[in-house]
Amino acid sequence: MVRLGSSKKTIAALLCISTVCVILILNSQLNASPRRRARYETRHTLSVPLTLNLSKNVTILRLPDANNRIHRYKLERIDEAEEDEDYWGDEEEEEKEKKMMNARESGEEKEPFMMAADEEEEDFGDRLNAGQMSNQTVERQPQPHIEPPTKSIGMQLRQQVIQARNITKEKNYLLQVSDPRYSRMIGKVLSKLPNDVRKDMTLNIRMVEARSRMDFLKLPANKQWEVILQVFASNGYEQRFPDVINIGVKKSGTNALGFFFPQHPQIVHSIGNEVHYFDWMYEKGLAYYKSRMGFAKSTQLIFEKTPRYFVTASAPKRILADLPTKPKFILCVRDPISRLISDFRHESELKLRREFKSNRLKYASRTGQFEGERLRQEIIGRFGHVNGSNELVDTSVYVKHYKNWLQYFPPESIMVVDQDKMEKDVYAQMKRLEEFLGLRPFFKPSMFYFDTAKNGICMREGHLPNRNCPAKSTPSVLPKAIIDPQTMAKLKEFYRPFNQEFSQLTGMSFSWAI
Ligand SMILES: Nc1ncnc2c1ncn2[C@@H]1O[C@H](COP(=O)(O)OS(=O)(=O)O)[C@@H](OP(=O)(O)O)[C@H]1O
Repeated sequence: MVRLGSSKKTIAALLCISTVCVILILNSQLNASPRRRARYETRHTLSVPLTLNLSKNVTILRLPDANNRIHRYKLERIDEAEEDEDYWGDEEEEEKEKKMMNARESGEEKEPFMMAADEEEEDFGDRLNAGQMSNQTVERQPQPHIEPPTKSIGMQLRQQVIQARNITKEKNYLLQVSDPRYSRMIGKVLSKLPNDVRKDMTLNIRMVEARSRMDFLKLPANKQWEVILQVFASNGYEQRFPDVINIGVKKSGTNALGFFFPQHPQIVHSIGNEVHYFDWMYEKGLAYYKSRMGFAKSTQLIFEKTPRYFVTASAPKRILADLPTKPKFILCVRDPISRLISDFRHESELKLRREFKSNRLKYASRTGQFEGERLRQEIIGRFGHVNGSNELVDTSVYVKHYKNWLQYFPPESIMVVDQDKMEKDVYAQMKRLEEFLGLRPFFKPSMFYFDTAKNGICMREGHLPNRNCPAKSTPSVLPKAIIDPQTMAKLKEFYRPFNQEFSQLTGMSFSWAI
């Protein structure tokens, strides 16, 4: 008996040791692949801290416990989208990207740092990044499909926050922090160079390359930034805190506005699509925030867009307390029920994409009714009432969040843009924005047209060659949820008083607020 007991213990101990070994081996092997770093999460508690770097989205581990019982752990990869979660690009754009990557590999590429007139600016930036990434791993390997880099959020954020604490305020954040995101940002900045800076930038980059005998993109990010900052500064450009922030609401046309409005020569977009400082990145400090702003002349205004600010209760308080400037705000709104349906689709597709990256079509068979039923289950509570605390539902209660903002900022500083009106007449809304911010007149009605292929409004005279339409924020693999009449009636009833109060407070009429 005693022998049997001790041998059981020995087996259990051996199993535990082998488990730890398996995990350590997995870790060491996977760490060899820096491009595929991702965080994994399991609903169970593992006694061994686990950081796996795997290419799979879902991994099953079978591990014994101390009593020799085998447990099945389902590990799901978490891709934390810090910034560009909303830009997925559509298939057409992916196709273009592939073509350009091939051109780069076959040496057809024209100028290494200059945008060719017939290239799409956004893609050019991504291509630079892609080139840079491939340089780090395998020399000049063709990259058939460029996926947005995955981020191991926990570790990276902690490291960045620690680094941010040591930042000297006098020196630019970009020069002090080795943040992997900055390599990506360099591509974005180089792809959108103002014309007066472009020549100078190329010259400087060529000089650096000649001096260091190295491809500029192979230099450490802070060295690249040194050159970029210096060229911008010598041409009279600087990064300042934003003058105007598009605070939301999610799924209300913020991407389209963020595409059209910065075409005005006096508006400079922040670097990248969404900054997410006052919601997700707050711990990184103001120096970080400033480093994400665009390069502007004194006659230009800096624009930032993060739709989540509107529903982040602490955001207005933080903005008021922290920013030395007094920014103005743009608030896009949309029929709350359409917004909710759109948000549901967006979130569902985001979830599917995380789980099944390349298998979009698998979901084409889902019907609108099916999605409608899924949505109903999510937003209607046990007793048949609309669940106001559900995030999808709550985001559309505009008046609640608007009142929070009014505690810190006067209504005159927030311009409300109705998506309904944007769709009918973008020009009129751009004019309103020009007046709101005191800009010189730039927009003309003839600049905008409806693109039937893209099924959206585009801009004829945009300053981006071949890129006249805003990027799709949802690929639309799933059909829009069709809500059954009973649920629709409940939603209308639920939103009616909130919509009316919002209309009263803003002094605006909305077709959905009657
Ligand atoms: N080209 C163009 N012109 C005008 N309006 C457009 C355009 N493209 C999109 N849309 C509208 O924007 C909705 C998506 O809103 P957002 O861009 O705010 O989405 S996101 O929060 O950034 O994900 C989107 O909602 P859905 O159609 O439900 O996806 C549209 O109502």
